[in-house]
Amino acid sequence: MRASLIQLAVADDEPAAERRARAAALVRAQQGADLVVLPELWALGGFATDTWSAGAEPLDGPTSDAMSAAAAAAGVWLHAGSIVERDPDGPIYNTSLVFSPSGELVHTYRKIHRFGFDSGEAVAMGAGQEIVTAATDFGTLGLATCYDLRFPELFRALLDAGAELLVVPAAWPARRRDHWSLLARARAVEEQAYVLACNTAGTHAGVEQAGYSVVVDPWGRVLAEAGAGEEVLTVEFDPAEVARTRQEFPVHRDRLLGIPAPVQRTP
Ligand SMILES: O=C(O)CCC(=O)C(=O)O
Repeated sequence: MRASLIQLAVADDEPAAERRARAAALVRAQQGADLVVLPELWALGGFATDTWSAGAEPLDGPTSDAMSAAAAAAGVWLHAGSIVERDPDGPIYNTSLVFSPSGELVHTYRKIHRFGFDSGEAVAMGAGQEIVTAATDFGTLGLATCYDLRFPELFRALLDAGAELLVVPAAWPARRRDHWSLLARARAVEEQAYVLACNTAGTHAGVEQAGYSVVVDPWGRVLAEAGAGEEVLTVEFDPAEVARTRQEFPVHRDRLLGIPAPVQRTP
């Protein structure tokens, strides 16, 4: 299969509508790919918290419309990264959108782990409550977003739900680029799954983004890695490698499903 990760640059001086049109054109240009991936919150900016309330949109809003049309025009599965979702009955969410090659919105995932500790997303957004996998022609996608990458238990739950390709859109800052690259490989090795991690480039809201989107195979080998700037990272690989790796090196068979309780020792 062929996957294209669109490592979009997000800058404060580009209006969301223009970036939406630019992203849609880049998706259309990926005709021939099986899967196209965009980063997290690319329309408004993952750190542009001041814009989120006014720019939040419903699941059938402008980003969704543009991405649906682009997926259908290119005939690709599209993980369109995430939007600031306006839920009419609740808070805003960081919600990922997956479109089928006919342009239908088939899956959504609300980011579970919100970044920012006592500020930013952690305060402004609601937390997702559901593990989401998406069955496609080439295997089952497991959905996670940015900061989620730091929580291995989420990825273990995705494994148990059948995930074979872990797709992680992000707005990961340059300051912690080493963590990004290390954790993407760690999740691939742990779950014996492909990791397709699509980051943002550029600087917005004063936060320089790392770029360095990466595709890792189930053995932990980096198949392709982007640089720091905007680029489309295209890679071909065999999804059947997941089953082969799990069969040849069946480490999951040795999981202790009931971890023994810690022993309390008195000195
Ligand atoms: O965990 C990190 O270092 C970055 C996370 C982040 O930027 C996010 O989730 O938006």
